[in-house]
Amino acid sequence: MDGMEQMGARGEELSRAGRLFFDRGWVPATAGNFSARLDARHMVITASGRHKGELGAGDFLVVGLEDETLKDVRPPGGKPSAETALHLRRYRSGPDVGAVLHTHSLAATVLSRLNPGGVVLEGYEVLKALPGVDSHTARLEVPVFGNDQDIPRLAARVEAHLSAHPGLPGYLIEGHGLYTWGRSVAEARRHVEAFEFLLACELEVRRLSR
Ligand SMILES: CSC[C@@H](O)[C@@H](O)C(=O)COP(=O)(O)O
Ligand SMILES: [Zn+2]
Repeated sequence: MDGMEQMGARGEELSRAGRLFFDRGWVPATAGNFSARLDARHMVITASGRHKGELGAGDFLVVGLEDETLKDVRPPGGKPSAETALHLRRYRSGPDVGAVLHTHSLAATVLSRLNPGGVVLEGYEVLKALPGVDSHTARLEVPVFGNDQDIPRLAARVEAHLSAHPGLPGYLIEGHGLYTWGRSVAEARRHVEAFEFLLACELEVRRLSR
């Protein structure tokens, strides 16, 4: 596959994920952003402000992974997601990161506000859809980072934590949403589906046990 075909194929996969997430209520308004690795030096990412349930070929940009200043953007002058730095830093952490997906569900938004110290998920069979988990008895502590409009600063805080806790499959931003990733778009999408289900269960359990 050449570069253009590769970009088209990844864009298609990300658009399909966007439709699914919008239908589930996980990317309201224009919330959320999605990206996939194209090669060792580039990713494709959603343009800023696009409706994630209605993505088409014109809603993606190619961004150089090493370029902090976002000069290496194709087509030049395009405006990649406002949260591009959170994606770039994930890809730079290693070649196993092939796709990064971000959602804004009600459960992620509310639970991250109620638990700024981290959300504990345990006792759920669906935890096994996440990497490194082989039993419902596992205890997954999902970190919650304070929201920050300075995205490069937020990304630096996130990556410092993730490098000290290797293997974490995702994190929350307080009052904002979920970030997770995978080796491929399909794998990252599975992680979104698992997290969103687990967070919805957790919210419901807490509501019913009040
Ligand atoms: C529409 S509110 C959500 C945004 O502020 C942001 O958090 C978000 O997820 C989408 O930003 P975007 O620049 O479209 O990638
Ligand atoms: Zn967001």
